[in-house]
Amino acid sequence: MAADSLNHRRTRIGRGGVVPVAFWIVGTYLATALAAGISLDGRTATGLATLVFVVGGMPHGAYDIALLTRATRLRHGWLWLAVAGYVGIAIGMAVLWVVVPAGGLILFLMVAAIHFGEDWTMLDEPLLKMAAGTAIIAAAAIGHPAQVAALFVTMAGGPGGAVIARAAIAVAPVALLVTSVGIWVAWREGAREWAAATAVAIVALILLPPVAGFALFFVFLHSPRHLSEARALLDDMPRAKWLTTGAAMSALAIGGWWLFAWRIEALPADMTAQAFQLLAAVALPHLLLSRWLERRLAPAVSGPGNEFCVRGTDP
Ligand SMILES: CC1=C(/C=C/C(C)=C/C=C/C(C)=C/C=O)C(C)(C)CCC1
Ligand SMILES: [Fe+2]
Repeated sequence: MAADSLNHRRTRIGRGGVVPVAFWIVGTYLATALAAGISLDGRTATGLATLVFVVGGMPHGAYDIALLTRATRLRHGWLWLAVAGYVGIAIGMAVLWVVVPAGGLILFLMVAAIHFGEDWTMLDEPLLKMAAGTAIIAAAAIGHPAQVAALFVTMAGGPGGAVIARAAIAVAPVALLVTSVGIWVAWREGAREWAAATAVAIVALILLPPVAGFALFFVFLHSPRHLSEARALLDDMPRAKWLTTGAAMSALAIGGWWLFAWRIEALPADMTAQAFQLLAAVALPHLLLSRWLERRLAPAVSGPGNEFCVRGTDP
């Protein structure tokens, strides 16, 4: 095998996503429940799935500030300014839900498509990444059009939500077709478990009620990838501090939203719709920061190996 072909493969190995065994266990459990006809979209099941995606998913953004501190040599004042910017963007997104909720929903879905696409580190083609991110939303929309439209209408505060749900259905065939190519490329590149798990997650999003399908993808596939990457970058953080940071930052975000939403009647009464709105508020600065960090650390990432080698290469 030619030397540069070997190098080529080496850069790909390690770019596969992390798939925890819990994904397969919970996936099997949900498939069994579906086959047995157990309701997964009643009030209790939806409430439980909401709790799972908020409590289980929130910690994956909890290390953003620690990563920001680590990756930069910002002096104290500038660091505080960066933190204020992060919180300011989250508050801006929360206010958007009150002022222009339909605009908030469109921005949320666009941010999600980009952000979920970033999980596909083994793909180089931006179009394949973007399609794979979009497929998560599109799969739920074609699988359960009425439920997704109802949630979107609640979040958008009006019939605009139904139009957005129809748009998601319209792009679904293309997004899913292109994603099947992405899955095939990921498989060929050696990220086989990731390819299989994302295929399962997409089928689950089509078949399962949308909130249950989303909780499976978000908590057991998307978040673990972020968490393991953050842990690798912050591997000198003591375990106790790692755990308390995760819990404290998540509690701060949930508590902050709760305080914000407390007396605002324009926000939906539905807990699941609000939980998605909270996700949007934290996802926007999370996406912007991760892009900024990536660019800042880009020279360190370009070496052979994987993205984890950025540690200790502060500019
Ligand atoms: C609202 C809603 C959906 C979209 C959820 C999105 C878009 C979540 C994005 C989360 C992000 C970006 C988290 C970042 O870490 C689904 C799945 C179509 C199901 C129906 C209701
Ligand atoms: Fe995320």
